Amino acid sequence: MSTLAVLARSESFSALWPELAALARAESRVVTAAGETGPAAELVALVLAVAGVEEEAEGALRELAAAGAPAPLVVGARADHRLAAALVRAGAADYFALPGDVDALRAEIRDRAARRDARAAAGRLEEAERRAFDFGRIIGRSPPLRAALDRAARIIPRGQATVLVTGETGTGKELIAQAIHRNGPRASGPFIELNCNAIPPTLLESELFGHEKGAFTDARTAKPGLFEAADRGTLFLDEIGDLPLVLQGKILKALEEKQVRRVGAVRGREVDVRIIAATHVDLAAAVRRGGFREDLFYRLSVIPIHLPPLRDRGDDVLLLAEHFLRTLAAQYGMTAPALSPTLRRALMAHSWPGNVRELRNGLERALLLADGPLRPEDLFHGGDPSSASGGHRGGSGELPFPATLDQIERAAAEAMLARVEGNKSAAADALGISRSRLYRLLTGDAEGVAE
Ligand SMILES: Nc1ncnc2c1ncn2[C@@H]1O[C@H](COP(=O)(O)OP(=O)(O)OP(=O)(O)O)[C@@H](O)[C@H]1O
Repeated sequence: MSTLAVLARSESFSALWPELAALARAESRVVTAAGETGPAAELVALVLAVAGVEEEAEGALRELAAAGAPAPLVVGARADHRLAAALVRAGAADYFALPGDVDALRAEIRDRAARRDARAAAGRLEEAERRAFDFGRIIGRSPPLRAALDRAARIIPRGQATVLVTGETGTGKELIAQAIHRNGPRASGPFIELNCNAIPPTLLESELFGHEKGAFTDARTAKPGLFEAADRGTLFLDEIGDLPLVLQGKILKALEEKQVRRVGAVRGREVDVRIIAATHVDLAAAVRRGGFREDLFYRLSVIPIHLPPLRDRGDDVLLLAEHFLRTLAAQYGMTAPALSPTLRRALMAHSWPGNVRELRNGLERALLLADGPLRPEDLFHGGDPSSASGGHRGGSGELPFPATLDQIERAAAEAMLARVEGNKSAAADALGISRSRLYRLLTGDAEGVAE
């Protein structure tokens, strides 16, 4: 809100009110010397409407300057350069004596209004670009996805709130965590990610909380943990359901006390971190089984966001497919192929157990392997274990259910080999594995399969 401060009202200034008021915008308040004063930081012009209030004006200007407020214009009736100099010294941006300076005052008011509008427009544009950039990367307009994004948008400004993102694998849990971070008050801080099941439980504590030199045999130097690294930013804990119980307690303590203690340290260190946790398992069920602490579950799930599986997002699958084909084709310097009606039907019918990741990877493979228009079989039978497992709705499914990983991998290898007409080098390349691993997969020699 902008404010016009008037040290006394006078009819002789009435002609200028509309312009001053326009400068201060519709919500401006006119305050008098005797009455209340508006928020100092937003004062636009100080009007000395009667003689004898100059000293009061100087005092007000000094107060404004001391409060770090932008310098206001001062308008009065005395054409006196000494008064003007005194007011500017006290903190006025300029002094205009009416009626002589009326044109100059009008020009100044117009300039200021134009500058302010340009600033506001630039700010709006920047804001819009920032939002478009981050949320724009999340493709889809189906109601269940929109509901998740609306919820995320509401909690974005609340930079302290803990968020729990749930959803099947590949539904975009990390993507939404990044969007929450980038659009929120912590955007200038770090976004640190930890996949809780990617690190052996014995190393997790030191990874999260750090350690002091000599805390254990290998601790030759002190090392800060990820909590400290994420200070003033966001710590994204993926697969939080896999966190050992003892560490769950330590995370809860860190959240409550806003402090972490490195392994081997005597004292805690303050940290200011927003936790976004993600899981594809039903944490409430894990709590009931005793595998997850109830208190941490409640603490994390203050604001739960559920990302729907891709099969429940209707046409989003087509929007996503078009988006990925465009971006992947650009990446490989190719022309993006159009989606044929047959392929569209197949995309809509598939059950997408690997969700958006499966779609993206399938399209990438199909784009690289297809030598003409994309066909459903390029997408679904190209060696992706999740699609080879009979994920196509209504598909016959050559594998038993449930299949072992070995069976799935072997089926994927066979499908790829058939696709490339028995060329083992091409099949191994397309699968991203060595020829020897392909042989082992095909002969079922599981022993040496891991490389
Ligand atoms: N709505 C979407 N729009 C565009 N890209 C998406 C969308 N959802 C997911 N993706 C992309 O799909 C891939 C998988 O997403 P992400 O890693 O965020 O999923 P996740 O749920 O965290 O997976 P996991 O549970 O396996 O860790 C990423 O490449 C991501 O950019």
